[in-house]
Amino acid sequence: MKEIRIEENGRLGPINAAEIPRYAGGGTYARLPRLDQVEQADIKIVGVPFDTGVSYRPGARFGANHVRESSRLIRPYNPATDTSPFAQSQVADAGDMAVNPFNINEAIETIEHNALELTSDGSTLVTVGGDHTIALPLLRAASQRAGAPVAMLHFDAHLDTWDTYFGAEYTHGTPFRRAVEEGILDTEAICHVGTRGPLYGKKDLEDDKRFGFGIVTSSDVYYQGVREIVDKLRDRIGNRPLYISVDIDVLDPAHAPGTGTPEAGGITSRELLEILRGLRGLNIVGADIVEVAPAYDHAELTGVAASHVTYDLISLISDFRASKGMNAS
Ligand SMILES: N=C(N)NCCCC(=O)O
Ligand SMILES: [Zn+2]
Ligand SMILES: [Zn+2]
Repeated sequence: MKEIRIEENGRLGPINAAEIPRYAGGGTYARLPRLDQVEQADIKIVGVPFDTGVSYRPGARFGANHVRESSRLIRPYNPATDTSPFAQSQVADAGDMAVNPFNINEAIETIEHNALELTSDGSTLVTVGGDHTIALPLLRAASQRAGAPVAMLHFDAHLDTWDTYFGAEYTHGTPFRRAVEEGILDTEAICHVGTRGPLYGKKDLEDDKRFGFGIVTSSDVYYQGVREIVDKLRDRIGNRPLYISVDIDVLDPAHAPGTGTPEAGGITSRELLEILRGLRGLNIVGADIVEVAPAYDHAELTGVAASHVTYDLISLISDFRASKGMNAS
């Protein structure tokens, strides 16, 4: 059947929900066009179906399509930022990367290569799905594109700066130690947000601090509140090129049960969205939303949360690109 889409400012937007019911048809993210349906895209959404790096429950390989399926209700105007991100920038769904599930090293290379290829036209990449292992190749690509180590805000219950698991260097618990070792992070401007839960030992925190990470715990968000946290994060990041990595387990399991390593006492989806909105104007060069494992989800709770986090990230990126004249006209 023919697709009927919203078109604004010459940009091809979502399938029009007033013409074709939003529950009909196969789903791209927010019913946006596929990359091959547009001439160019300023912002690309890409899925990474990969979960070979997990230490507990598997299933994040199915995350991207779950987020897409849970994004059918996303509307084109974002009142929280007073922007229409899909009219401001051409946003398109680039489909999924084809990654080897049996060879982590090869998968990491494929992801880095694909991320570089997708951004070769100056577009910004937002990655959905996969386990946290994939942040390493995505950061490699982001820092290569930025031409410098990048700042990072890492939303997660976990530090993910552990050394190895069963002798393996590349896992979902170790990407940010590897990234520091590789010199692709600007260690003056890296911070975890939402951290909580038991650790293996105090050394985990000592190592993490030595690498340069700041920590805003889940309890800090509760006691200090969103505004104070946002001010601190903005001070730390300044106008450096910033990568944002969102592990959906940063949310309390009540808000996001569909994940592989859940920890009690997390932040709410409202807090996460409000912190993200507070980052408006920062120079976001890439973002990922990882660790969505639909087998443990209920009523699309996790999928909806992840799809809205993705929407607010797109809104921030679109707004920044528009303010700098970076979008193709
Ligand atoms: N969910 C992520 N990314 N990491 C969790 C690793 C926790 C552990 O295995 O001890
Ligand atoms: Zn985590
Ligand atoms: Zn993580």
